[in-house]
Amino acid sequence: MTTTSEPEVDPGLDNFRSLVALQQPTWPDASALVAAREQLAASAPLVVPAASDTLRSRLAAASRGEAFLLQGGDCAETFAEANADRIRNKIRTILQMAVILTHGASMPVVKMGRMAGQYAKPRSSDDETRDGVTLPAYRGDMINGHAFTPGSRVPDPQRLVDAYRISAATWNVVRAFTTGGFADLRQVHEWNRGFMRNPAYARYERTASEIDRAIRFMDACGADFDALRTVEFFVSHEALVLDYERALTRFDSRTGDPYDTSGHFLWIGERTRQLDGAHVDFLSRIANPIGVKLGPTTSPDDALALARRLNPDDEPGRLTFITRMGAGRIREALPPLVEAVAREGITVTWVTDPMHGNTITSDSGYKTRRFDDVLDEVRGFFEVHRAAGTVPGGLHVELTGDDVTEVLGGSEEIDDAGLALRYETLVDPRLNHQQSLEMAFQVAEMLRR
Ligand SMILES: O=C[C@H](O)[C@H](O)COP(=O)(O)O
Ligand SMILES: C=C(OP(=O)(O)O)C(=O)O
Repeated sequence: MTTTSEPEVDPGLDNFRSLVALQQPTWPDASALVAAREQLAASAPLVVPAASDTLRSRLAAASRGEAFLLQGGDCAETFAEANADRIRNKIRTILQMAVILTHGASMPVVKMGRMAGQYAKPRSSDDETRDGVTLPAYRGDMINGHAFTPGSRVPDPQRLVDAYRISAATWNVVRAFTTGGFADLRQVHEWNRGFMRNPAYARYERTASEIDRAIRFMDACGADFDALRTVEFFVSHEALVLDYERALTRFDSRTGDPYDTSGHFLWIGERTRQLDGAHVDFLSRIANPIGVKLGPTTSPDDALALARRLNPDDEPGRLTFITRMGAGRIREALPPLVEAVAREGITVTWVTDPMHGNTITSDSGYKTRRFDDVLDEVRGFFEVHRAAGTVPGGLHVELTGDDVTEVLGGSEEIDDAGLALRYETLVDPRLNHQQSLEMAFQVAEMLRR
């Protein structure tokens, strides 16, 4: 359990305040921010340290090739969509993908949502201009509103408290879905049969029928399917708004160590991973398993310095490197990082994010990605690790369980005109339900190889 009592040695949790913190909102009302921080600091933890420790051991297994991480969810969760239907669809998609990947990998799949806290976004520009009007950019529901009006775009600290409250409600629904009959393996398998209507099904029929046979085999052997009704599920988000993360940090009564209880796993984004910056400092001081996004400009020295700073004891499962190079660059950009980390004998869990390096603008002006590029980056990730003799430990994707049309291609052959049909994301394009399943089948084939 957690306690709010301070340990004897100051762990320096507020040290980040004297450092440069990029991508922070400019809150117009300092006293409202203090009030929101106080309210959060007095709130119950969202997750408990023991569960973050369990996740650390699962990620350690993934670093050794004994498990595979599937981390997925919205680019930006929104308050308006934190309802049971949307959450259920997302959970269902992740569970479906996990069954396909488990079969491909023949090892446990660690399931983790970009959920219950993914409410803040780093942006390329501080402003947005439409029809000659310039307003502050939308930075996620934790900070300001998406509506393009001056009032909505003003950062409001009360949103930090709302984000906590809605994250708690989301986590509650996630737990209900992952521990009740909803996660029953037989049911998930039935859903995957629904994929038979997908035009690309023929390509995946062999895998699907192998899973079918495996389940019938388990059934015939008397497997206790009731014991498989509950799945272990973790939640994660980018630790971007440091006032939020700091206010939800608690000391573990077992050890006195500080844990950020806003999620089991927190990551530092590509734009905020400066070694001397506030984000790296804060995350170096919490005991959760953590990740860092690494883009194509990362040098081997950057990667080594981050690993030494964030995981000085080289604890397995503590540090995940989530690479997001772009399909065109991964085969050149990733090998030097992987080789340097391996040469130094440093333990990290390597995960691919094939989304963020593959963003393009379509001819009609949509921010989108090509499904083929996304898959090609995953393929490149496996090729690089296999060539280096290192372990491809997981997949990080932006997805939704709904039938949106945000990513080009896939078996439904979404084209530029098709994007307009149901383009709903507020920031980056997500794989839809069918594209997510198709990706899982393809990654299962890569894992099997
Ligand atoms: O999700 C990632 C970033 O927040 C996003 O790609 C930034 O988008 P922008 O370039 O539209 O600001
Ligand atoms: C902003 C994100 O990614 P990156 O830091 O890799 O750009 C994200 O994952 O939402």
